[in-house]
Amino acid sequence: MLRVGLTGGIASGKSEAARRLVELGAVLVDADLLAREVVEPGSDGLAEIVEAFGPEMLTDDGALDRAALGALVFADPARRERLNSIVHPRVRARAAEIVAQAPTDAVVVQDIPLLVETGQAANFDTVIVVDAPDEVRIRRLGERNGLTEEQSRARMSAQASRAERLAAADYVIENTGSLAELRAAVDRLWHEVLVPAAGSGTVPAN
Ligand SMILES: CC(C)(COP(=O)(O)OP(=O)(O)OC[C@H]1O[C@@H](n2cnc3c(N)ncnc32)[C@H](O)[C@@H]1O)[C@@H](O)C(=O)NCCC(=O)NCCS
Ligand SMILES: Nc1ncnc2c1ncn2[C@@H]1O[C@H](COP(=O)(O)OP(=O)(O)OP(=O)(O)O)[C@@H](O)[C@H]1O
Repeated sequence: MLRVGLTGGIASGKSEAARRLVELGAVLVDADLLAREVVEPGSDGLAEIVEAFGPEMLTDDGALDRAALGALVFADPARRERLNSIVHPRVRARAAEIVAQAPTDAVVVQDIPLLVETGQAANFDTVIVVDAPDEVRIRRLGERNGLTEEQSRARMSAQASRAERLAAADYVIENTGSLAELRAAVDRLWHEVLVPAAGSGTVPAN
């Protein structure tokens, strides 16, 4: 098994890169998706969030009000830390279960937005960072999530700097061109690095 950590700042293009890796044959473990699963209605994760942040964090139908919680935690590092301490251990436990079930010859890609921030780089055979300038990410966040520039910057400043992230990278994918160019860059990495490394058990120096 080759264990690949995929990370990048918010809206850098991790999910698009991950989607392509799945098309090529990777097993994907998506931390954002798991972070949603562990706070589904009825979960103990959601109960802990309500205990910590109050019932006003629930929508009328009892689901997590993500916009309300996002407004709280991206404005306040202490609250964000509290939320992370509820969600992250549960995400890691679920991720470990999924990795344990993957075939032994699989390329397992873990898409983890906060891989660098949470000191997980050493857990992977190789770390891929998807990178794009702040202005490009702010534009994408406006288009995709309807976030204002101020909201986008609040989320970006809750994350590692570009330099910190790049320092942890074995490979960097610059995602400043088209989606077709991003996919082509992922294809190259898959064929030239990941598949050979999965076969030989070693990752070449970049
Ligand atoms: C605050 C929440 C409810 C906001 O939900 P929302 O639907 O608006 O955003 P979503 O979950 O889709 O996250 C979008 C992106 O925001 C960034 N982000 C999310 N949580 C965090 C965090 N705690 N710190 C820094 N960046 C974060 C990531 O880049 C992520 O990809 C949600 O992000 C959350 O529960 N966060 C805590 C869990 C977490 O750390 N998730 C990220 C990786 S496990
Ligand atoms: N090269 C590109 N050209 C055009 N649009 C792009 C490109 N790369 C990504 N996007 C778009 O930008 C948005 C953000 O990309 P994506 O969801 O892959 O980022 P992400 O890093 O997974 O974000 P998050 O941290 O929020 O999960 C998406 O709507 C995606 O389709």
